[in-house]
Amino acid sequence: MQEIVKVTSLTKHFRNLTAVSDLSFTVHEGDVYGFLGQNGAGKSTTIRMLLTLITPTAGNIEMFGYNLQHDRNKILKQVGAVIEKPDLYKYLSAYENLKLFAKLSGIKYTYNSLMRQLEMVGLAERAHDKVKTFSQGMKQRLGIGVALVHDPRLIILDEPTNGLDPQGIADIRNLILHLSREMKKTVLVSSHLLSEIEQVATRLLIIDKGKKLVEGAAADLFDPSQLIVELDTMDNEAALHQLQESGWAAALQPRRSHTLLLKTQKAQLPELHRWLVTRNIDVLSLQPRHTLEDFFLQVTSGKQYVAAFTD
Ligand SMILES: Nc1ncnc2c1ncn2[C@@H]1O[C@H](COP(=O)(O)OP(=O)(O)OP(=O)(O)O)[C@@H](O)[C@H]1O
Repeated sequence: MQEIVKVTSLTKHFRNLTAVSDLSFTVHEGDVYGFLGQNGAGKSTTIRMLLTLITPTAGNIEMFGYNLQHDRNKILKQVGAVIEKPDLYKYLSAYENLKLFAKLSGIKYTYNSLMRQLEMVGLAERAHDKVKTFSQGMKQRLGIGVALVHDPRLIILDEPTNGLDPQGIADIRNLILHLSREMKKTVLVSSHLLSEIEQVATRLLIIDKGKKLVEGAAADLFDPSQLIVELDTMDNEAALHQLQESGWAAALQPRRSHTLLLKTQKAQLPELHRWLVTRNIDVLSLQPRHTLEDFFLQVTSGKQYVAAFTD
């Protein structure tokens, strides 16, 4: 499978601040590549470097097999991007916006071809309404339509669901799936909320303070047979001691009022229940958790606890 983006040891300093640090990752053709990190983690800075809006301090970027420094134009004509809020003319209609951008990119278009694009982003019925009457979600979808006007192979979306309501978020999610499955586009999408891209991403990269924490196939990162159990007892310190003595992979989660966390297999849950009863441990709550959201929270905010589980 062709490497669409290959980033090697990318670093960006802003005066004293290192926004991106020695970051390497690869996006393959056909990926919906989820780029995750909390606010300020360095996602936008990385995306801006991919789009040549800012210059890296160090490192190398290749896209479609070309070097970004030497073959900028060959690369960028195969890329469509929406970063921050899309640049749209609010006194023009959706159709007129699309037509304007089609003209600017010098591509051939017809009324029907532009209407098909609007149909794809769910705006055909509002094609001739002025953008100023659109909801945030509709503007975002039109922005994506504009980014697609030159039929790029790679679409880059920086936090596309920011500020959208649940329906708007679902629309963007469906659009990303459509771009990937039906249109065979490669998509790189950033977010600070894993829940918003866990349903679409085939691969994930999680960064924190500009550094890579994890990269891998979504299916591997989340093994459904593994569980994290949140346990609250009358005396968590004492329970932790007993659990660890008996060989359970347990730790105290520092950030959540010292709840106990256990890493275990789903099949071991009944045994855990029995064990707690036989030890007379008074359980206040026991909650199995295993969403990628939990995983994301672990790696971005609870490093102490992740370290505690390292085999
Ligand atoms: N032009 C700039 N000058 C100085 N510092 C900057 C600049 N752009 C970004 N930064 C800093 O770099 C760090 C990474 O910012 P970046 O915008 O890449 O994060 P992010 O992961 O995209 O988060 P967000 O979703 O909040 O934008 C932050 O600490 C930010 O303040």
